[in-house]
Amino acid sequence: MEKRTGLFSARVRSSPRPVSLPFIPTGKIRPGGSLALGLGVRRLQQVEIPIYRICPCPAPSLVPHKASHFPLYPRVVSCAVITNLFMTMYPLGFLPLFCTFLPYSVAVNAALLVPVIVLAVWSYAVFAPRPSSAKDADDVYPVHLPGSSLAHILPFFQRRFDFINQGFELAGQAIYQFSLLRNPVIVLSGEAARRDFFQAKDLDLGAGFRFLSGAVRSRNTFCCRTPSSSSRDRSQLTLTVPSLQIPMLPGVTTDLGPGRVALIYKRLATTQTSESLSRLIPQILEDSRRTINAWGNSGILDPFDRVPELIFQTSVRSLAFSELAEDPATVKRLRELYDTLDTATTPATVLFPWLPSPTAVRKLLATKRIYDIIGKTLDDRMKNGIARDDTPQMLIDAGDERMIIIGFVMGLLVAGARSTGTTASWLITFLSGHPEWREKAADEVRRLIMNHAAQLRCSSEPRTTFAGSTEDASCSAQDQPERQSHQPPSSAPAEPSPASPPLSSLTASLASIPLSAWENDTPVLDSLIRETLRVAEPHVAMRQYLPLSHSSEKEVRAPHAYAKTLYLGGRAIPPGAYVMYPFSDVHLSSDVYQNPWRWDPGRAEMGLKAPYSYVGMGAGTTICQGKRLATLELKLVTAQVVLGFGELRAVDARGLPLPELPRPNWNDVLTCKPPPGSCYVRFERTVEVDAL
Ligand code: HEM
Repeated sequence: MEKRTGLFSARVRSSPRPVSLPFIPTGKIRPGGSLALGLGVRRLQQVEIPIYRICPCPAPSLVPHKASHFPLYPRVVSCAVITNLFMTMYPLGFLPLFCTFLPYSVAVNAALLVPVIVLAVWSYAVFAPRPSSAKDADDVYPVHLPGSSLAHILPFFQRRFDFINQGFELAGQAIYQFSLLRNPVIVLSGEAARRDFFQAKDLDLGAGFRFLSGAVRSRNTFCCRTPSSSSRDRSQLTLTVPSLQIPMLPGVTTDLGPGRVALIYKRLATTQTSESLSRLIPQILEDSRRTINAWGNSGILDPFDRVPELIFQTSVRSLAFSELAEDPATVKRLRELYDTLDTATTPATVLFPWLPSPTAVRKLLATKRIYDIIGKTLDDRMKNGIARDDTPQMLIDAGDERMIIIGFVMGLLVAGARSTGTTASWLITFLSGHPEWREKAADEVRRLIMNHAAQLRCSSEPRTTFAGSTEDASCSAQDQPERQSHQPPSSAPAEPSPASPPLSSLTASLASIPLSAWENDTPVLDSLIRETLRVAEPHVAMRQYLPLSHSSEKEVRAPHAYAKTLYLGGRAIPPGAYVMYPFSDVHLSSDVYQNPWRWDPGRAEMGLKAPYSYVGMGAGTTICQGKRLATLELKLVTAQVVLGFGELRAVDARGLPLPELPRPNWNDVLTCKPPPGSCYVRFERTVEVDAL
């Protein structure tokens, strides 16, 4: 009989055969199965643990773990033991056991004592400050932050920006280290360390995020080593989302191996070919028009809620099934579920992923629901056999497996929507406090329309255009047959009124601008995006140093003993250590940018030649894989806002103009939002609302 411990189970992987547990004659550990109830510490030690990979997290098998991944090993075993002791085994395990050879009262005391002792030993092992070694004493290794690792956990996850900066002050050095559950985490700063960090090859982004992300943001990336990495690299590929990892469900998200992740990256590249992006332009604009229409002609909105909502819609359009994008209720539901994943990521869920706390359960349920929505949409489409003109169809036509298609949509949606939404929120907020830049951007888009909106120029009926001139507009369909045919049915432009053309007319004008112009002829929009990312992208790049090549068998068996020490900024990084580079070190440095908190897209320093002085879309060996799509989305939405709104003003909760814009909150690593209620945007349309 195989016993199940449900959520409290420790999972055993990689074993080719079941293992019998003598204490429960019928109990077994099966590969991918559960650790049986009643498993004792002594017995656990007797099992050939080293040949198995016991993974403490409820969703472990996403990552092809390596037996050589030793720093995790003691923690993993102790987690499994504690979990069983407290959650399942005790008193079912020890009490009956002790009763067999001790009087009942002694057995009760003994049964109570054992878990207390184990907990004490475990706490010491996990939380005790690392004794500084002889190595640390010389100045090659980064200096340790004082204090127990226990004291670092909450500030690291809850106020990361402050924690990192205070660390620099406490350490008095540009590079320091602290411990998270006895894992060394090294924080870098300075030009040399930055250059070394971005150029290093053995720093694994996926592994770093798996451990260090969490209440963070992710910056929002869906990351893993690129397919071009070495074979060892590829075995470590992970579907993780910087700042947000999608919980893994056995049989659902667990089986994405390196090959599949590499394929997802390949498909993401195809999604961003010029042809695919040109097809998306009118669709993104139309979705954006529909969402903006719902705001009304004038009012006050929360840019940190409504703008991400808009971007979520356009991200679903760009990356997911068109059936979903055309169903507002499902888009709303998906967004709520992804938000649940964010809020359900706490220090506890990151550090003790095996603990089935209510938030961990909520996170799992949200993942399952997202999976169900996406899986059902895919299955329905396959059943109906009706092809649609969207991104998943490209994967279906290529014959990709179900898991790849679902992984693509689930992972990239969160990667795309979160970071693009955060950037767009701040961009609109900055424009609402800087009318001069709003006007410059509007002028630039008007010029593009003037140059490219052929459909308006060849009309026989004169009308007011967004380029500010009177032109005619009757031959758009003939001029742009291909692009028009890709527009969703609801996007047919409404009849414009000469004085105040509806938003659909603006959308049609913008849709006539070719991709090449959006990408190469928008210096103002480019500088707005770049400056917004500089000031309001609270990303901390995270990696784990996993040395790649081991030649001899000895080295393969004990890579940490033989691996070369890596030097970053002149400091030694031991194999297995985690390394972080906060973007604030360069983006908010007053040595690099004068008055760095000031949002100024015209700043001369933007042309700086210092190495990696701007890393908003990644740098060196890790560049954002969704950069082209994200930038296009941002430009299209910004164009619609700067031409569609005559007034855009930052106000307080009472609707009064704000004397000063709030500062992006870098401690909020996911959204960078200012304090709730501190900033709204009052808007008024220049164009009337279309009939929906
Ligand atoms: C404004 C929006 C975005 C910003 C600011 C952004 C920023 C970044 C940054 C800074 C990195 C590097 C992370 C690091 O070095 O630690 C990154 C990586 C990545 N981003 Fe983005 N991103 C955005 C949108 C997107 C979108 C829309 C997608 C996909 C549809 C995407 C997919 C990825 C992936 C897959 C990686 C990992 C690259 C690798 O493994 O080498 N990103 N992104």
